[in-house]
Amino acid sequence: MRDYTKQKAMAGPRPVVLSGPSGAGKSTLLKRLMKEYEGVFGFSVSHTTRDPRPGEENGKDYHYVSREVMQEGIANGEFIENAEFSGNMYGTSKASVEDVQAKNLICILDIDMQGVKNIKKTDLNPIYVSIQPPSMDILEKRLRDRQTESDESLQKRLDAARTDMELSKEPGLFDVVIINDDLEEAYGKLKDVLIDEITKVQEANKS
Ligand SMILES: Nc1ncnc2c1ncn2[C@@H]1O[C@H](COP(=O)(O)OP(=O)(O)OP(=O)(O)O)[C@@H](O)[C@H]1O
Ligand SMILES: Nc1nc2c(ncn2[C@@H]2O[C@H](COP(=O)(O)O)[C@@H](O)[C@H]2O)c(=O)[nH]1
Repeated sequence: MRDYTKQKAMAGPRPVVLSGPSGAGKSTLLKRLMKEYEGVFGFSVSHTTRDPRPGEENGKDYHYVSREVMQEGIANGEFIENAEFSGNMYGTSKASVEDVQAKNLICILDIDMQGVKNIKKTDLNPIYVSIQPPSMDILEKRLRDRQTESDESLQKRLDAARTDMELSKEPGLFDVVIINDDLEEAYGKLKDVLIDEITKVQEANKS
């Protein structure tokens, strides 16, 4: 298996890292992108120890595993990066990225700030995009309205969001920071950032 910490990423479209606070709108934007550009993007399916939400599918949204299985995988060097977020473990396996890259698709990683910092130490060379909410109040409302969190996990996510919003201002950390206020506008900005890579894959698909 390729070692991303030592080897150059294989030629092909550049992966995309989407990061930003929980509830900022990353999944909403990436699902839209994958629907509009079918056959262009592939989602890197992360592993997590959190429980599936209603409607989520094992192997599609996440690989849902126990803490023991996850720790074993990490110890065996199966993960490019991993992090503890809001009381659960999350991680990007080498296989999840390789599966997408083998199909010559743009690999999308939806990861938190710790993941961004760890991916920066590798040779994956993605385009780094931060999706930010317009304000903490709006973020809290979106997370509450989503009805996926307990009071405890909501508070943990809001605490992590404050840190994320501060860190995302670090110059050079992200190629672009998009404020997801109006969804249409945010989606338009995301497409603008990715259009060169999208076009490359579309051209390659024609030949
Ligand atoms: N621009 C927007 N205006 C209003 N509501 C939005 C907007 N973007 C996303 N939402 C809503 O906010 C909620 C959070 O969005 P989403 O689940 O995409 O966030 P996320 O960043 O993927 O969160 P997590 O990291 O927890 O998975 C969802 O209910 C979504 O429908
Ligand atoms: N470092 C990583 N962060 C990840 C990964 N997969 C998801 N995430 C981030 O976790 C939070 C919470 O996600 P949720 O689905 O429980 O709401 C969010 O910020 C994701 O971006 C991963 O593999 N590595």
